[in-house]
Amino acid sequence: MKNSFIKVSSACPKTNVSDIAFNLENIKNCINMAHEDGSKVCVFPELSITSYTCSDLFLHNQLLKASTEALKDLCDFSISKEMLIIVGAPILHHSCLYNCGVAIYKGKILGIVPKSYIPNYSEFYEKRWFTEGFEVVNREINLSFQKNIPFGVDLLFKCDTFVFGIEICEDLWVTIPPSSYLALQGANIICNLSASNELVSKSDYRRSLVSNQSARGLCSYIFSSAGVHESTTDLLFGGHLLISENGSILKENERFQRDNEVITSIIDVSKLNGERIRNMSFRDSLKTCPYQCRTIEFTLNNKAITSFDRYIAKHPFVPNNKNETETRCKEIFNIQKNALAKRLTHTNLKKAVVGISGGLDSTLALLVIIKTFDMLNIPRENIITVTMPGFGTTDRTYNNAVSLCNNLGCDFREISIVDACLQHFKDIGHSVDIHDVTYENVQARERTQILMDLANKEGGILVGTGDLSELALGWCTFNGDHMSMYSVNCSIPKTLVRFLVQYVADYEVSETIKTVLYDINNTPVSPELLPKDAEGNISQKTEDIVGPYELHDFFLYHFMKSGASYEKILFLAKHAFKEDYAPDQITMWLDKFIKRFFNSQFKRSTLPDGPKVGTISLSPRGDLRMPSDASYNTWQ
Ligand SMILES: Nc1ncnc2c1ncn2[C@@H]1O[C@H](COP(=O)(O)OP(=O)(O)OC[C@H]2O[C@@H]([n+]3cccc(C(=O)O)c3)[C@H](O)[C@@H]2O)[C@@H](O)[C@H]1O
Ligand SMILES: Nc1ncnc2c1ncn2[C@@H]1O[C@H](COP(=O)(O)OP(=O)(O)OP(=O)(O)O)[C@@H](O)[C@H]1O
Ligand SMILES: NC(=O)CC[C@H](N)C(=O)O
Repeated sequence: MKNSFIKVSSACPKTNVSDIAFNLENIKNCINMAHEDGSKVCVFPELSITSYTCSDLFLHNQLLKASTEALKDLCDFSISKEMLIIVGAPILHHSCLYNCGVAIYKGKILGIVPKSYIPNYSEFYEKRWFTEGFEVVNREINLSFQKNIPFGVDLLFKCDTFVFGIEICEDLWVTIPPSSYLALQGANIICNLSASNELVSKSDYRRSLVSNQSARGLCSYIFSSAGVHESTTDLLFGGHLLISENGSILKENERFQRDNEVITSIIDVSKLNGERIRNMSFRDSLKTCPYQCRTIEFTLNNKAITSFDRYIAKHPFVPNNKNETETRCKEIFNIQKNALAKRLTHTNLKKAVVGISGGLDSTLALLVIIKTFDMLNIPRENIITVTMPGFGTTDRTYNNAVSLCNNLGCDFREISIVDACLQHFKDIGHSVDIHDVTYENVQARERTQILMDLANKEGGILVGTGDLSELALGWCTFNGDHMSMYSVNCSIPKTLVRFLVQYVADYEVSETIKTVLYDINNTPVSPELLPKDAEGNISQKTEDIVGPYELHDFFLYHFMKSGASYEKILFLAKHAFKEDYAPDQITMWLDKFIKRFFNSQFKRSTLPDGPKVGTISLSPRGDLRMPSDASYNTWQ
């Protein structure tokens, strides 16, 4: 795990305009705060050594000299800290003054990066003092206490798998921020030293810039802006601090703090690197970089993080913000129903056939079909719902199936598979008393045959019900429920199926249907292929056999999203589910997941069409091209 996570900080120290001793003291205080929190990187605002609002005082050698001395002091201070410190200071080079980010590590300046774009419009008039740095590459600079310091916009600071890049405030506001080139050349953590003033709603814009740049760069973005103690001659600065990763804001402060402030977050760099490997466009755009970066290597002792306080969602497929529920559910149903609608209109079919078991998947499929038919103004009687009791069908699921189909106004039919299966056992010479996989699959295949043939007879399309979790685990019968003419749930994992059914029950249906949907949600997940127990209840509970779906969905998400290693998935799962499962249980189910995932690829290779809904899909045409003969040995 050592190479995966790093704790980083963004700080806003108190400042006294042009009072370098005061500023240095507060910068040191912030470094101590970040250090105590276990942070390995601390980013400070633009020109934090002098303060941003010094104006023409920047032209005074006395200020510049004191600033250089402060950098030396900070270098000495940094010797005892296992931390990369990035502060802002004015730097004089060949009679030009640059507005710079200075990277300090263990007593030395690793490199100095000038601001590329100097804002000189509206409230900004920085060109009066500073030279733009975008053409500064391949240079070195001498300071009184250290010679040959790498200087330029072409610097990457690399330690292990963590690669840092620096840009300064306005650089993020331009059409092509220099951090784009830094990211393309390997920087996975961008540090922005900023002095961005507050105007009504400007913080929203700033937040979206930061989050957007972290998404485009497939990187983390640490943003630190100057605070309320800057000069208020014309402007107020709010000390906005943000830490973002691949489009999400991980941490943000309350602006307008009057004291020293540090925010800290854990960055998952292997996830970012994983995203990059699979993003072809990211790799292709490397060719657009106008210069080649220099890499400055250093060694940061990033011992395992002792307090892992990053939030890891247990159910990554389900929205964790209640306010998002409605929008998310509507969006998902829109994707599903419009996908099915296209297939219906293209085939000019006005009927659908679906097998209804009283289980979750077929319920969701039916809800999608209903929404589709309603949208296309096709009467619901054209939806042929079929319940097909077999050896394991319980009264509970049967009654729910009947009630659901009738109350939703569909054409409802009941076709028992018992006689057909008994005949089939005779035909293939299988004893009805041997409850093995043949016994189970005969039933699933009999049902599929009925549905397929009925679809032909009625001139309809057989809508498949299988969900993403079942596909991941191969928990379906090959050429049985695995096959259909169009599959609407193929990209919906089980945790989300449950959530969607719950949403419809809560908000969209009458009391009678609500009661049925709630009961379906509370029924143990089961294929009901084995005979009922003595009391007539479900004997074959899927989650007892394959493991909890919430764990499998968690494993699937991390395995597919960024190619997380076995060790990392285990680490994350043990953290997220520490109050729910014993560590050994999690390991056992992960082993099972990996084995089943690899062994069932052949089922996914022959998958019917169906829409991708979330970021994860297992379609053999799109998201997952994997050999059906691959060994899982490397993933144990
Ligand atoms: N790599 C490969 N390439 C080509 N073929 C391969 C293969 N690996 C196995 N096979 C063949 O495929 C067979 C295994 O596949 P399959 O015939 O499907 O059978 P199998 O996966 O063993 O059984 C299906 C399982 O899914 C469960 N199920 C069924 C229906 C619905 C649900 C549900 O809850 O939704 C669950 C059912 O309880 C049963 O345990 C092997 O016997 C072998 O012949
Ligand atoms: N008794 C049944 N009557 C009609 N169709 C059935 C029956 N049992 C299974 N099927 C069909 O086979 C599909 C696969 O069965 P499975 O048990 O996996 O799904 P489910 O019961 O809808 O959902 P869950 O897996 O969440 O219990 C069902 O969605 C349904 O279309
Ligand atoms: N200091 C800067 O470069 C600030 C410029 C930036 N456009 C802003 O408005 O916040």
